Amino acid sequence: MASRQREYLTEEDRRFYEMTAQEAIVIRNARKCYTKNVAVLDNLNMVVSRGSIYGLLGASGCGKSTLLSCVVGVRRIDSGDIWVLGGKPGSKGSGIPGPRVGYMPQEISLVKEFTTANAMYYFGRISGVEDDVIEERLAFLTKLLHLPPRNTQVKHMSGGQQRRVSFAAAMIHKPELLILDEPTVGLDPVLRADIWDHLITITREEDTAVVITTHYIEEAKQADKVGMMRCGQLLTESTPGQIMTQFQCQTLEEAFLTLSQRQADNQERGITEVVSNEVTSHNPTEVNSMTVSLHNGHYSSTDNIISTEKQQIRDNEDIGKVVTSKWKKFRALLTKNAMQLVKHPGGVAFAVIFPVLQTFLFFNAIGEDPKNLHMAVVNKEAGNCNYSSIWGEVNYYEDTHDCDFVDLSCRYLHGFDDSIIIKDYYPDENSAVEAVRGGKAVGAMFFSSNFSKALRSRRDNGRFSTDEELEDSSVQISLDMGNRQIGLNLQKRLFDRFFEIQNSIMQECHIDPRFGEMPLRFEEPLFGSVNQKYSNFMAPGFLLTVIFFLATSLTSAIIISDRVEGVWDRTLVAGVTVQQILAAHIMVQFALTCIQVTLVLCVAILGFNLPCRGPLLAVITLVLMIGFCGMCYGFFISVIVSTHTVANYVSTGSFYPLILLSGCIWPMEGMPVFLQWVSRTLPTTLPSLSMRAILEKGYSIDESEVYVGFLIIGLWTVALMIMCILALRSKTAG
Ligand SMILES: Nc1ncnc2c1ncn2[C@@H]1O[C@H](COP(=O)(O)OP(=O)(O)OP(=O)(O)O)[C@@H](O)[C@H]1O
Repeated sequence: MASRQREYLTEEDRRFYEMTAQEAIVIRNARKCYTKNVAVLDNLNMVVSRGSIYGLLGASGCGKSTLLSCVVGVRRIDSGDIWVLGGKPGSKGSGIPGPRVGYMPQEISLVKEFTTANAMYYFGRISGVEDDVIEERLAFLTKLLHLPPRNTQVKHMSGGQQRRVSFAAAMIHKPELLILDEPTVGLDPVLRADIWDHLITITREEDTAVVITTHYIEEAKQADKVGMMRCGQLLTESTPGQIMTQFQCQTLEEAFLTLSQRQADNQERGITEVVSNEVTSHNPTEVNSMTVSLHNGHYSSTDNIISTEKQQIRDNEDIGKVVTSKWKKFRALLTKNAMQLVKHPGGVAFAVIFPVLQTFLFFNAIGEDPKNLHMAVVNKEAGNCNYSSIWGEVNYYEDTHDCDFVDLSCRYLHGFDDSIIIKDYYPDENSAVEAVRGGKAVGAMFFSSNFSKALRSRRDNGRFSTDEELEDSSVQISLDMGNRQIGLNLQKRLFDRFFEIQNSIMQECHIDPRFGEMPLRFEEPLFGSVNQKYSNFMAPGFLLTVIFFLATSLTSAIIISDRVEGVWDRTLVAGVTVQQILAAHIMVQFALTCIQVTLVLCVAILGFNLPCRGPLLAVITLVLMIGFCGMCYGFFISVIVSTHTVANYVSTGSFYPLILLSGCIWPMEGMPVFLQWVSRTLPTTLPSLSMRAILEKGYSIDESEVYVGFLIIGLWTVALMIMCILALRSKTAG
């Protein structure tokens, strides 16, 4: 197949592809824009040979780091070609990203909690190096680069020390290609000289190719080839000696200045010609590389056909030298994540204590009846109803079967629980109402001077009672409904007390109590109880929302931290996939979620007797699933935003809509229809109903009311995971 494809190649193409196999890096007409039509790399051509050092020089912002990130496959060019070690970065068989390349980005790109040894082991293991080899390399690199002691944490190192550890991490696995973005910045001249000596040694002895950027232009004299960049273009590419001869300069710095000036003049005159076209290369194949035209029709099919004998030998050596096991990489990722977690004991304590504290607060603060409510009472019938002396009487006369009432207002008033309703007596209606207006009481209650008498007349006269009798026999109540919850609660207590009195009077008057029954009769509830605590009603929604958002807030910063610290890109360059990174984070965070779920459920069920009439396993599974879903939402946030501040805005901003619409504060049935539909699609609404059905109704998972909640969480989880992976891939490909 490959040979048939080769038959279609022109002679020029054949030479080009042979060159891509021979050279470490071949770049042709590369163009990259971050913003539309503003090219950071503009028609750039470059060749880096194996076993050589390539010094990439250029002013700040000219595109060096962008170019290197495209070479290692962290970014992609918009057009043109980049071939690295015989393949296009990211294509099958190129080995890039992977352990064939060692990448030191411009930023330190190390986990701050790592020690020197941790960093070496992490980058060594994800590159597939055995632990004993890592130990040997660590000893060697410590000596070469004067690394800080193995147990020093990165965050406690000086800038120069961090840079050296970062440099060592790029070399730990002896890659074939070293991409170094300003490794020597901030280092002392002796160390810089040592580093250059080492680079020269590995290029000569191990055939390693090195691309190094530096702002110390003169140190690049030691490179085999120097490329000078300006405004996204390579102005020239040749040996340092040839460049200085060509521009008749004593130093590379002078040559660079001359070239830059020349390009600026050309631009002023509207000449877009790239100076590199004028350069005579020391290597004939390079000239070819600049002139070979691109045959798109054959190009993609040749991605995998480049495999020279030399390349094959190297690949085989690699397989023997670096056995990259997926599990080993994964273990390294898990260790890193766990270490990041453990080294923040405050964070772990927060993650464990906070949900317990919240659950504890919830069950203590919500659901108990309001107490110590002051009621302004005006009793014209019996004054202050001194408890011991005045107790309303019902006198039954056997002979006439008649019943007389005395001071029933006191019987009514004495029946309240004193810890709930505190009666404050006022002389008249106005002062009682004023007390309510002034916030001293939650309601005013007024009994007329002939309350009991009027009640008796009303009983005797029935529907022929006069207006006066009706008015005097009624307890007149004015409530402060400004606090609706308290007002309604009080209203219920006043009604309950009224029915109690009515029943006791009927009993004492020998009236069949059934006459007093309301025509509306409530049987025993089919599910739950009439006196269900409000906290038990809210508990499913509350517990699911707490677990969901805790998981969200713990994960919403993770990928951002990885990206900001630069560990993300570096890990990808070592050949770890986005899915592996995500899976390792999920595993570690999920372990924490399991602890949270266990604690929260223990506090709710064992500590506060939250009833669970259905299968407990279904409740645990549901809560774990919502934690997992919350984690995925957190990861999604950390993928789509790039700063911790915005991540906080997004997670806090989604908290309130979710809790308001979840039906745990107010039943979904009370919302406008369109909001009900929104509510139903949220990840906590139907699962809350499912959980309530398990807890209160004792339903199991085969009931539709229950499994629909599981389905919703499952769908959300899958959708969020897919969106995460897609967003990560598109970001990585940017
Ligand atoms: N992610 C990005 N989004 C948008 N613009 C970017 C991004 N990264 C870099 N740039 C822009 O691209 C240009 C080249 O940046 P790059 O970091 O590649 O330059 P550099 O030559 O490495 O600079 P220095 O020597 O200062 O590190 C700069 O103008 C920079 O502002």
